[in-house]
Amino acid sequence: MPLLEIEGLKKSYMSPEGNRHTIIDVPWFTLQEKSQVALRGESGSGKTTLLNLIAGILKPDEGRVVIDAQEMSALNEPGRDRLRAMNIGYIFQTFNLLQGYTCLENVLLGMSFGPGVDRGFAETLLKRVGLGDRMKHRPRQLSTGQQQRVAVARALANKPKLVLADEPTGNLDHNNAREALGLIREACKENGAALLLVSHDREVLGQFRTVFDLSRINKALDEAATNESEEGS
Ligand SMILES: Nc1ncnc2c1ncn2[C@@H]1O[C@H](COP(=O)(O)OP(=O)(O)OP(=O)(O)O)[C@@H](O)[C@H]1O
Repeated sequence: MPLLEIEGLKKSYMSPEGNRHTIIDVPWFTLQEKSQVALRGESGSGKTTLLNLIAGILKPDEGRVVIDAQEMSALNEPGRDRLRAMNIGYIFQTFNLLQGYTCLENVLLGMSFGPGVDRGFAETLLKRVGLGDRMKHRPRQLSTGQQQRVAVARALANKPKLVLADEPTGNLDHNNAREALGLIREACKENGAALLLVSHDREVLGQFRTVFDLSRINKALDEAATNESEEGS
């Protein structure tokens, strides 16, 4: 049984003009435990929307998202929040750290929504990402690369089976990006988490053995292309 299974997943949005646009139409997608997979997609192709559907931040219009045999898409919002806290770590392009809290507190707060707060493990993770001497710093007292490393530690805090990464190196310079990506991959491996990373960056995608093109799994992109060519003709 795969760790993640998506079936007949659809999500549409209403445009300001009142037209409904299908953004996600994924008939089938699976991810195995402990695997590392990248999804390639251009800007606006629905990468964040797809990750948010998997994480249960968004509810689909149709279809199923099943994580570790639990159907995320069938739950109400508090249920989805719980399932996410217990099973998923999420790394954002903009890190989403709480500025009023120290690095350690950011990781501990992430734990408080999950199976329980484990200060020793939080410290171990921060040391693992090279921030053993920065635990009491607040995010704005850190470099951008260091902030992303806090986000990596936080994503792994609840020992998730699945880590989702949304353009996690998009705000980093070349060297930091390469280092952060290596760290994300190694840390997921060490902690037994599968990794699903979305990006449009060729260099990032080049690090993965398995890369899926979003245009191949998301039929909504075919429709968008057809509509565009019809409008253009
Ligand atoms: N709340 C919303 N209401 C209406 N349209 C939305 C909403 N959220 C996203 N969209 C539209 O859905 C499409 C996909 O957005 P999404 O953020 O998933 O793309 P993306 O591939 O992550 O893009 P990027 O790489 O630029 O972040 C875009 O065309 C966007 O305008």
